[in-house]
Amino acid sequence: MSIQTGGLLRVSHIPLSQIRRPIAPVLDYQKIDAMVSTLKGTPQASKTCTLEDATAMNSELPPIDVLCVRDQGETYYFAFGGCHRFQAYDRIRDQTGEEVQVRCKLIPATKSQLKLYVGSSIDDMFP
Ligand SMILES: Nc1ncnc2c1ncn2[C@@H]1O[C@H](COP(=O)(O)OP(=O)(O)OP(=O)(O)O)[C@@H](O)[C@H]1O
Repeated sequence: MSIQTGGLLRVSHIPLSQIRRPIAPVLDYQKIDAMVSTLKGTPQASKTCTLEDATAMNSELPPIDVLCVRDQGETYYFAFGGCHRFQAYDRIRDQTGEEVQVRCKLIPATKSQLKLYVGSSIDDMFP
């Protein structure tokens, strides 16, 4: 999704607890460690990020593309990428015991568009 949304959408901050992540990630724990260091203000390089880039992020990570679906007056958030950044945010939440705001680019989507990603599981996703 980033190729399409790069530079197009505004960055929003959405509470981590409100973002659903339907697909189980395959993880590189060294990358997560480096991202956690960046979020804590001590930038660290990883396989996908030079120390220079991590330092330029200034204690932030690039925003994650999040689908935003409106249904019966409520807004629901779904993410299919950003698995390592989410794990880094998860870890910060676990360490602080507090809600964490996730930097996101919100992509408005319909339920039918979401169904393309989750198939029949869509029936479990809305009340
Ligand atoms: N240690 C780090 N500090 C700051 N930024 C980082 C760090 N490691 C990676 N990034 C940046 O975070 C972005 C996402 O990295 P990457 O694709 O490896 O992880 P991801 O969160 O699992 O995302 P996706 O699932 O979409 O691939 C990239 O722009 C990368 O440059």
